[in-house]
Amino acid sequence: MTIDLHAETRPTGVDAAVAAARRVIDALVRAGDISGADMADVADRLNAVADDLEDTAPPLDERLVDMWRGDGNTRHDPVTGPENPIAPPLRYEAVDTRTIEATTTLGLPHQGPPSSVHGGVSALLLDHTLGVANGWAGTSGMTAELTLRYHRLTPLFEPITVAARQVSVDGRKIRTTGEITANGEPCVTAEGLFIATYPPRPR
Ligand SMILES: CCCCCCCCCC(=O)SCCNC(=O)CCNC(=O)[C@H](O)C(C)(C)COP(=O)(O)OP(=O)(O)OC[C@H]1O[C@@H](n2cnc3c(N)ncnc32)[C@H](O)[C@@H]1OP(=O)(O)O
Repeated sequence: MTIDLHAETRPTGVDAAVAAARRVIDALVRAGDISGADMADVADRLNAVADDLEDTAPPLDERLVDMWRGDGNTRHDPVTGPENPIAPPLRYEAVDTRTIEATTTLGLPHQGPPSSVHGGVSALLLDHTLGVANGWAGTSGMTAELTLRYHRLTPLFEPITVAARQVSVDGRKIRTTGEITANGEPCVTAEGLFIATYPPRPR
């Protein structure tokens, strides 16, 4: 079964609100307490938005069923999801039948070392990208092992490419590799063992 590599971002609905929330997250981290903003007022206004959303949200089990309808997690996952404000978001393209890649630029919300991507964020991007590469290649699974090597700092504020390739399928064991590169140089490389299975979708 071929999977969709990315969900289209819609200009309206929750996607538009999520895009605004990403701007807010970025702007807050950028501003800190040395900005000229009235942060008490900012907090009041953001809490008013959250109050409104919480008051009108569906029951959790109903939303979970809704999330896992149709093309599954591509709309809400924390790496590519247009419905998820913590997703950068990545937008995958096929390189070949087993390989995918996405190019993005990360900013201050994802900082670890100075002006560099947090190692846990790199792990998130690679885990997910390896997982989607498996789906693209035709055999999906759950991450059982993920081994990362951090070769050099991964820069913020400039394009980085996250790529993954399914290497082999042996019974239920799927082996997948990936890397994050900047300016063509490897920053992080990954080797993953996935086990072919997936939890049932909420119904
Ligand atoms: C198209 C969709 C795209 C979606 C992309 C999303 C990507 C997101 C990726 C994730 O984040 S997944 C979430 C993180 N992973 C987990 O939470 C997994 C938690 N662990 C489990 O659920 C189970 O341990 C697991 C499914 C991995 C394996 O349990 P099973 O009961 O299905 O497997 P089993 O114990 O029967 O082992 C099957 C084989 O795998 C081997 N195996 C299992 N876990 C292993 C491990 N950790 N290391 C090495 N080998 C392992 C095991 O030895 C055995 O080998 P043999 O067949 O040779 O005997």
